Amino acid sequence: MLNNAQSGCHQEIVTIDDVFFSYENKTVIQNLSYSILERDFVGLIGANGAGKTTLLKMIVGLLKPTSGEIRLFGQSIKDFRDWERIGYVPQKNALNPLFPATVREVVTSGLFGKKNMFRRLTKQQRNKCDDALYAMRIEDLADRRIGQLSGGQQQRVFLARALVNNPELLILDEPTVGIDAETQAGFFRMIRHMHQHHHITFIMVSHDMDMMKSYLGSEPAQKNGGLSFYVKHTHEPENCRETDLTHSMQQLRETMEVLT
Ligand SMILES: Nc1ncnc2c1ncn2[C@@H]1O[C@H](COP(=O)(O)OP(=O)(O)OP(=O)(O)O)[C@@H](O)[C@H]1O
Repeated sequence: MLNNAQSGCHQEIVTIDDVFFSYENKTVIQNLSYSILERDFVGLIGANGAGKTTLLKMIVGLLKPTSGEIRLFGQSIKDFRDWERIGYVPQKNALNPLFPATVREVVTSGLFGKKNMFRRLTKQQRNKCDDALYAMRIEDLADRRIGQLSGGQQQRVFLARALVNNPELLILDEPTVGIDAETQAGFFRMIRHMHQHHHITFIMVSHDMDMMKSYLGSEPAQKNGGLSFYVKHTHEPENCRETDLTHSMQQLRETMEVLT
């Protein structure tokens, strides 16, 4: 684990401090401490039921630790309000093909949360939505119903939804489940590009060990119970000078051209 002293000038984006979590009488996470630094790519691996989704849900505030503390961007999660700094793509649920929302509506809902999905947009909000659609190369699907798209297309839509606020931290829970190998490889290339060329920190749960290890190395940085944390720092934590990474949807929109 990297402690504060080692993190140097790089901000701790997520700090997990001696966290325990139980569902009723079943303890899932015990005594977990881990720090995620700015621009890290953290791969979270573990067997079914190890607690990966539970941990992500705690980080996005959907579940509260039974004990211990989580801090986001240095602030206790209890006081944290800047949720637009975090994009979250939950585990895939098979969508009912009759689900009435269009791709544009789903992406736009990322601006507002669950409420008011169909409300009128300002020009600026519309532009944000267009940038996210374009960055994920799904602008031509904007008026299609999400339930009618393939699994890979739907994943791009959910990623665009998570990106619409230009987040600094992206949290992905098994984003490629149920997607064919070629589409998975393309999706991972896209994620890797976003990590390497943009100022985005990632936490990703995946069962694809080969893909994770090829990018993050074969040794976990830390293990806790059934959870293994693999990590790639964008650059050495003590190197404070590197500041040339960009962070804007506009830039992302332009550079995603290289992947098509
Ligand atoms: N709402 C709940 N109530 C009670 N137990 C739960 C609940 N959600 C999850 N669990 C249990 O907690 C444990 C951890 O679940 P979690 O979904 O975090 O695992 P996971 O590592 O994400 O698994 P998978 O790889 O299958 O997605 C499992 O044993 C699960 O059955």
